[in-house]
Amino acid sequence: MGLVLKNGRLLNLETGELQATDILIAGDRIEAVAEQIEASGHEAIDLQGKAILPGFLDMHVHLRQPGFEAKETIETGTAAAARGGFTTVACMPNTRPVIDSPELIGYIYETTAKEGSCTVLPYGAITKGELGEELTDIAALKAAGAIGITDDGVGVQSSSMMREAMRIAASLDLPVVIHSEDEDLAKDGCMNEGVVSKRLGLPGIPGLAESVMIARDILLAEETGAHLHVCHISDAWSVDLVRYAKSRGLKVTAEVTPHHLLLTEEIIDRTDAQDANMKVNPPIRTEKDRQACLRGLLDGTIDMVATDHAPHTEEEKKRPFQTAPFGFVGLEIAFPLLYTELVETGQIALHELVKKFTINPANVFKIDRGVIAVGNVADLTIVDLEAERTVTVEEFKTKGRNTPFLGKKIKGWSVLTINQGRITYRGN
Ligand SMILES: NC(=O)N[C@@H](CC(=O)O)C(=O)O
Ligand SMILES: [Zn+2]
Repeated sequence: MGLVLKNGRLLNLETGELQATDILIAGDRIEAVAEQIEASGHEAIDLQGKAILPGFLDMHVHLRQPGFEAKETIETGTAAAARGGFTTVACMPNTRPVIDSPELIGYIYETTAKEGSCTVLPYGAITKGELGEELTDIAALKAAGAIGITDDGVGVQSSSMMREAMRIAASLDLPVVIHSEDEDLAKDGCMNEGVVSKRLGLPGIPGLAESVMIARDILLAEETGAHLHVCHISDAWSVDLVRYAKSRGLKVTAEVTPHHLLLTEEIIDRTDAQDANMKVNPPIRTEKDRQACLRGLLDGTIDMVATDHAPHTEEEKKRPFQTAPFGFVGLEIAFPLLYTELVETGQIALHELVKKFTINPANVFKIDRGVIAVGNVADLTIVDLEAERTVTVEEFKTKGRNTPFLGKKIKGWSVLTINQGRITYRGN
């Protein structure tokens, strides 16, 4: 017995059309896609005209396990992913211990098999303990199933170490995923360096702290032939640098978060400066930077949206602004936020936005997902494009509460998510 999804509207990623469609799922695969499929003998769900999209992929998620289970676990983080329409997430290695060995890569796969609600693809660290002192065994990480290397959370300060990591990664055809931050320029900053930080008397992180490192790593990527993937791009110069790298034909790709597409540094001005729920790294920057990120997304310079889902405990986020940890949760609201703010306002077409969550990350990271077709893995999400709902923490599956979007009314919520043929989320 299979599962038939009746009366959906399948989004055509080429034309943007929504076409009346039924889908039959058998085991972990899509068995049939047609206008009418006979439901007898199968379990059937009536989709009532809702949109059928490929399951989303998020290449930047902090699941916090092992070591920081008070913030999140693989179980709660992947449940949040499923609620957000995600069927694949890539998890960051800044855990305790840091995911810097083949054994720890194995631990992520094993724990996901037992407790996960989506596919989890782990990154391995570039340096042992993310300390920036000694390279990991990159070949062994890849052999264990790491899908890329990154020291996310911190930048690799040593240029010679990054050069060597890229040489090795290039020989292994493994993406080098960079958190671009010059620690010397970023120093003790807690928000964007600019008019607002000056007005509030808070130490700032200049956009340059990001863009100088991106410039360095583009040069190193050209020399070594490595695939460079730029995380959470936030600054106008950074977008220009990635555009330039692409124009040279380099293997350079980039992601942007919903918060860098939608917010400006004024969120810290308008709210209590002590509210660390507004604190994230890289910081939310100026309207000029926001516009540059949006333009980059629209013109293809930025390949994909990634949430940088970074849960912290309420206690940690209640600390004074300067000492509280950086990070926002994002998995459960990323798509509806951008659907509401960018698609409904006519700034991007629905199918173009959906590509940034599906086929683009799949292609960049060579993951066999992101397309609904017969024979493919049954990873999909059903989205209600009409119903408006408010962002409330009570509904969160994540342990995190740290988002600046609380109370916002948004549309485009997933109502059913299926990962490898299995229902991983069902809402209303
Ligand atoms: N983005 C954040 O503000 N925080 C991330 C680290 C990171 O992605 O750089 C975290 O691990 O908390
Ligand atoms: Zn980062």
